Amino acid sequence: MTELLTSAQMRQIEQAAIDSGAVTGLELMERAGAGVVEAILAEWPELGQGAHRAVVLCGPGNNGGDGFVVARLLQERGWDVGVFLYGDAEKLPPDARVNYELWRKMGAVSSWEDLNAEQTTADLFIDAVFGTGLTRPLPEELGRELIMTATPDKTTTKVVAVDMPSGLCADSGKMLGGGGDFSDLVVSFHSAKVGHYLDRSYQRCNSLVVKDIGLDHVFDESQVHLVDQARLSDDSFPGISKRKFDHKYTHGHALILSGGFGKTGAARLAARGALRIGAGLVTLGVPGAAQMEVATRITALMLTRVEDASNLAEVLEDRRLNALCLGPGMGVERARDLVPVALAARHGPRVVLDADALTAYADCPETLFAMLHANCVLTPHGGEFARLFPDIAERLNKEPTRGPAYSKVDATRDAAARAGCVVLFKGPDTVIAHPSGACSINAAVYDREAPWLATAGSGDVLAGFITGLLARGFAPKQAAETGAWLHVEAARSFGPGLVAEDLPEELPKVFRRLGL
Ligand SMILES: NC(=O)C1=CN([C@@H]2O[C@H](COP(=O)(O)OP(=O)(O)OC[C@H]3O[C@@H](n4cnc5c(N)ncnc54)[C@H](OP(=O)(O)O)[C@@H]3O)[C@@H](O)[C@H]2O)[C@@H](O)CC1
Ligand SMILES: Nc1ncnc2c1ncn2[C@@H]1O[C@H](COP(=O)(O)OP(=O)(O)O)[C@@H](O)[C@H]1O
Ligand SMILES: [K+]
Repeated sequence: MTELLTSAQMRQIEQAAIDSGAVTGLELMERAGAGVVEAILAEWPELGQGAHRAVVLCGPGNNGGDGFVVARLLQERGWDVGVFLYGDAEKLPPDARVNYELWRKMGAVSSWEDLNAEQTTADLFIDAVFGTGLTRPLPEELGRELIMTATPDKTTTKVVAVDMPSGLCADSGKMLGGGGDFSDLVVSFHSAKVGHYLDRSYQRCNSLVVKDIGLDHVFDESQVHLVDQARLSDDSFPGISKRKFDHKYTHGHALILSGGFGKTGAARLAARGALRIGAGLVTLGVPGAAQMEVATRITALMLTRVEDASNLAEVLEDRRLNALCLGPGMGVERARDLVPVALAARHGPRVVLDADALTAYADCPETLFAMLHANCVLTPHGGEFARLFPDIAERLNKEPTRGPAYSKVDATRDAAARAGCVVLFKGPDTVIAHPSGACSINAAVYDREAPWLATAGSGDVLAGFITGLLARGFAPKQAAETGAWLHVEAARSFGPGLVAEDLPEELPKVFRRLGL
């Protein structure tokens, strides 16, 4: 299982290790610097041969200290290394100061004022200006210099950020002022930071490597999980496999409510997703006018007529319908009619609300929140999120003036607490939060990019995946995490050219690869 840490959590873990006498700050800094060099040579083996030129920009704190270690280790390998310091050497914190002095025995430290494009021509450019300690926006001229120096000829210079690209907040991934323009590689320590997976971080960095520096920590619920295969293998998660003695009702019966004539595609996509992910039975609830349209286009799915609220109430007398999906292609009027009935169903089916089922309450989100219960999952994209939680979205989108900045994790946690149910906030950095504050990120970034998911209807399939898993007995947060993870896996497995219809059809391949 992978946990993502905030800078405060990281500092606490580091301090506890130092206080226990297990390690010194200086040892950690040495391991961090060595880890950076190791990661560089693993990423670009050609840099392991012969001598090259590196420029290291060091900042006024311990991130700068790591930079001095990297400079020393590269020079020991025969490299030509230029070092620049932002700030006053006299004021460096103790461990950084020791490494500054060690470097001074080997080479010069140029002042920041001497930075210019010519001096920074190099094979490798190391950004060790700020890491987890950045708490306020970079001074403007510093941001500009970083951008200038970090954008030498990309074809020849590799840019490596130590811990964080300077200027990005480690908790939110947001820019605090200007900053390094782009990093080919970010090398962090012990655990990735939450900010590595949010907002600007992954837009500005190609790859992320986390190096072990010999620290330990115990997971607590305030930490954010990265959804990965290990997470889904956790004992608390139901398996995706079907046991040989199960029958279809063991895997639940999902009801997907569709829109009217000409608007049934989205619900059909969701239904196909629910079926492929293993719901025992999936029924589409369709108004009379759209019945023919749907009937000619489905196989293995069932069809029932749901004209209006009273119809739905009758259909929901069937207690075997244990998971419902409302929203995709539904139209806001039909959503306003049907959502209250779905949420009030006496046998307590689990409910996914997406798309129009969320937009329908843009004018009165409180009405929706009053009806929601703990067995619901909301799956907004950015626009839908802003309609339901305008104040939270505004806070999230505001340019931060200090760190740690309000993040997508904070926003999704606040939204889940307000709604009283699980909220899955979509994007390449999909955040899933439970009202208790438990939170995870399903990331489609770095080596898990899935840009072909940006296609109409892919969100409808995700809603169907989650509904199918709810039908199979997954708890809401587990269903959201598992569905979102499989969604990205299916997209990556299919590859370029993906359209929404391909996602459910790709699941069997993903399942085979998982050894189901
Ligand atoms: N934790 C660990 O286990 C390990 C941590 N390690 C390394 O330490 C890094 C964290 O070090 P850190 O805490 O010293 O913070 P860092 O990022 O160097 O910046 C702080 C300095 O910047 C200054 N400053 C801040 N904002 C500013 C601004 N806008 N404009 C100008 N100045 C600004 C701030 O000044 P102050 O706010 O005090 O005035 C302070 O001087 C971490 O990322 C990792 O690389 C590893 O060595 C090994 C293990
Ligand atoms: N660039 C991207 N990388 C990874 N995932 C993406 C990207 N763009 C969109 N997605 C995912 O695709 C889905 C799109 O959902 P949504 O915006 O609701 O689309 P639609 O309403 O057309 O179905 C979400 O799960 C989102 O996380
Ligand atoms: K940095």
